[in-house]
Amino acid sequence: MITPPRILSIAGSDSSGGAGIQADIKTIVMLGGYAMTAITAITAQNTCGVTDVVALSPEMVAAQIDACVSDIGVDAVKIGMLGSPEIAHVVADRLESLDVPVVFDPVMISTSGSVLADAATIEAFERLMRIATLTTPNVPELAVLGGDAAMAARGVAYIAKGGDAEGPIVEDRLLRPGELPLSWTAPRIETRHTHGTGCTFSSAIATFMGQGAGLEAAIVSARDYVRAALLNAPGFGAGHGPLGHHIRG
Ligand SMILES: Nc1ncnc2c1ncn2[C@@H]1O[C@H](COP(=O)(O)OP(=O)(O)OP(=O)(O)O)[C@@H](O)[C@H]1O
Ligand SMILES: Cc1ncc(CO)c(N)n1
Repeated sequence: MITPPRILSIAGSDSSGGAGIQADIKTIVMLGGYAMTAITAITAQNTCGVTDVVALSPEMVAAQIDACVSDIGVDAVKIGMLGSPEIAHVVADRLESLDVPVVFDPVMISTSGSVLADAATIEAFERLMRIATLTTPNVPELAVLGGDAAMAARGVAYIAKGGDAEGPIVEDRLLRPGELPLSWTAPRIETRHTHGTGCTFSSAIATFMGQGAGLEAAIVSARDYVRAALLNAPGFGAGHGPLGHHIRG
């Protein structure tokens, strides 16, 4: 048996199973990783929207991270919804002393349009972007973070995801300090079932990096997985339905 990479997802729970912690666990396991979680917030949501959110205490989030790190160990981390500025800071405190790849999905708004991070939480993203190996904003998140100029000024590596842009081609752009930009394009899959693409993408990158892949190779493999999962979507729900993570190899 090959020992699976130990992947810690620090994110919110999505009751409908399409995004958040649930998407992360499905992705990590399907890609051969061992999934662990530190839940930051519980959301009641489905394909149409988020109806309630409860953030956990920062102490509880820290305790979950400590429990995983001190016993099982961690090969890579994915960060998703944080729930409060205090949680964002406690996560940054913990990750500062952990020397593994960290993929940070700066979740702000769900696919269905509900707010998942307030202004104070977004301010606290600054520390996490500096700790992260890669930050993965979508189009509106990149705009809130100040666009390409502000990201370059921070000196952080990020991939600007193009799922929310218009047009028949989807482009993801990788920008790193001191390196030439890279971009990947693919024909857009015409579907409304895109709930959790960002969560799936970031946890897939973390899993591949936890297995030892370099950043670019991890991105290529993660894009392939998201694409296959989009094509395999079961079509559930009246709104933006989940992906089909259960792809048979
Ligand atoms: N319709 C689509 N066809 C092909 N690829 C897509 C499509 N939508 C998203 N992707 C890919 O999925 C990945 C995630 O990007 P996206 O911009 O959807 O993230 P996101 O907006 O954060 O997702 P979400 O908020 O729905 O979880 C990227 O690699 C992007 O290229
Ligand atoms: C819990 C959670 N995290 C992230 C997203 C982003 O899609 C979501 N909808 N729900």
